[in-house]
Amino acid sequence: MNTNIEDYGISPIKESSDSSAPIPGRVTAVHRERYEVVCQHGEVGARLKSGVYYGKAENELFPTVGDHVMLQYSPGGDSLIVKTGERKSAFSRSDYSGHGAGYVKTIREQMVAANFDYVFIMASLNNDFNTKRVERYLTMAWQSGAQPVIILTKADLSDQVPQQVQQVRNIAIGVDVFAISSKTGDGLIELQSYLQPRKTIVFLGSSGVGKSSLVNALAEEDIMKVAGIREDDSKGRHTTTHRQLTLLNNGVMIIDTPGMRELGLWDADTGISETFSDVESLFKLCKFSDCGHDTEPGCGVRKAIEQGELDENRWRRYLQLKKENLFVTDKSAYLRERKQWHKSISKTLKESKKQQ
Ligand SMILES: Nc1nc2c(ncn2[C@@H]2O[C@H](COP(=O)(O)OP(=O)(O)OP(=O)(O)O)[C@@H](O)[C@H]2O)c(=O)[nH]1
Ligand SMILES: [Zn+2]
Repeated sequence: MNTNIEDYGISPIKESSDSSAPIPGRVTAVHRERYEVVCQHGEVGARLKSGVYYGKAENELFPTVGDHVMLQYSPGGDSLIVKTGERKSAFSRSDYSGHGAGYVKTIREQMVAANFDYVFIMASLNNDFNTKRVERYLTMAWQSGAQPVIILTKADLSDQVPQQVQQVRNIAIGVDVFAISSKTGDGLIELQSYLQPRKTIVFLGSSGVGKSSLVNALAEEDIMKVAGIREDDSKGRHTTTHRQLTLLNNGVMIIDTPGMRELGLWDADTGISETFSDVESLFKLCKFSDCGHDTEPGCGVRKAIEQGELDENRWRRYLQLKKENLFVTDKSAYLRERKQWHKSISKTLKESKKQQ
């Protein structure tokens, strides 16, 4: 198979006479310790080279879907990933942890997505419509390093589309907001400016919001499985089964990984600050630097609310997001998962050593 790796945003390197020299690739799927990587030989199976990724003080970051990697190609079996490239954007805690290298190492296995240009924030215009959730996603998107775009789905199910769009525009200054219907095709044409070859898009939105339907509508082919009738929309349901990084016929790449759905609000403080810069700028006006913005005298926030300069609801949402963020930063569930993951890695390593 001859793959045009440049379609995947991979820069080719000079032909080397040494056939074992590492070649560039991009991760298209991650399954626990196995990876699928597209490279000049097509899509190949790969593992991490253990001397590089495990057991040393200065380990490479574990690759995630969308990552650029260097690969020791092996025609007969799994190739070996020897290097993770730098990320221009990522949904992964390690990039923003701000902790020492030792700490980064312990959390780097959080696999989500990397190197995307746009975050399509998806929210449905049906009775599920909720600007608070959009705000939360916006916060995460800003923090990823990529550009957010808001897509309001299922416009055919709402008779208040203009009002809803306006509501979202009010909380998403400087971000494009589109209302679309994958069913009728309405609004899809307006997304064209974001659907350019070699651009990578990642979706952020709850289950059932219409991600797969949109991708299928854009691709004009069924490349993703659309959920049938479902009994409940309980969290964590995952009905999409398909590749994790897909190159569409129009040259756009789509990343959709299970991890994207489980993404919490880790370290979202920076993102919250960007989304709520108007709110946080009021803190400077408070009389006391440790103002709780509650009953303290001379509070800039209370004053702005009284004078109608700050919407009380926006203030409440800010507090709520801060609270949720504190909660997820507590990450105890994450730490439990990490332990398990380490166990499975060391088991795999032991087994592979035995076989050698
Ligand atoms: N009326 C209407 N229904 C839609 C539209 N887009 C999607 N749906 C329906 O919404 C349901 C969920 O759509 P999916 O595309 O599977 O949603 P998803 O976000 O990919 O869902 P997960 O794979 O569970 O994350 C399906 O029953 C779709 O037919 C739309 O524009 N209008
Ligand atoms: Zn105050």
